[in-house]
Amino acid sequence: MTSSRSELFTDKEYELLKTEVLKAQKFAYCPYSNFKVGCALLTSDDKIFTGCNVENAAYPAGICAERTAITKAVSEGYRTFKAIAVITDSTNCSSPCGVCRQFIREFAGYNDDEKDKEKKLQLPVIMFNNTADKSLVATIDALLPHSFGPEDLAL
Ligand SMILES: O=c1ccn([C@H]2C[C@H](O)[C@@H](CO)O2)c(=O)[nH]1
Ligand SMILES: [Zn+2]
Repeated sequence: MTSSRSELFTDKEYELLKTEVLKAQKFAYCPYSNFKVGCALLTSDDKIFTGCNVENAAYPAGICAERTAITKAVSEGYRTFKAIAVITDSTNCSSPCGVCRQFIREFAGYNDDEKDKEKKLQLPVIMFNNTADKSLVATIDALLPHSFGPEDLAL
């Protein structure tokens, strides 16, 4: 775990993701938890997809911001990513829940044009605190070590 800057993305990308998570968080629909979460996903070809948590009166039907953003991207044909950023209402830099870690991991394997083993599962997850003046960065491999993925199915 490192703080804010990383060799995995540029300062410009970091600033862009920060702006986008703050915008996305405003759309959070969370009348039950009152815990607003925003997510921004930077694709390999520099497109941004955002998401927020969307809760439901039937509580377990709600979805996290991370899965909203990833589902938006994948459903529009984007599967390879440079970075994912999350902001919550916590003064800590909260990290994605277990379900979201697994969901992120699915799309953090080899990029279609990237066969470099070193880069496998190195997708950076940027975790901002509520004011976005602090962040932690960890790769998905660090957040979900020894993970299960599509390769295990050996299809
Ligand atoms: O990383 C996280 C953690 C929590 N939540 C949402 C789920 C629920 O709507 C609310 C409280 O857990 O925050 C996210 O969207 N992402
Ligand atoms: Zn989650």
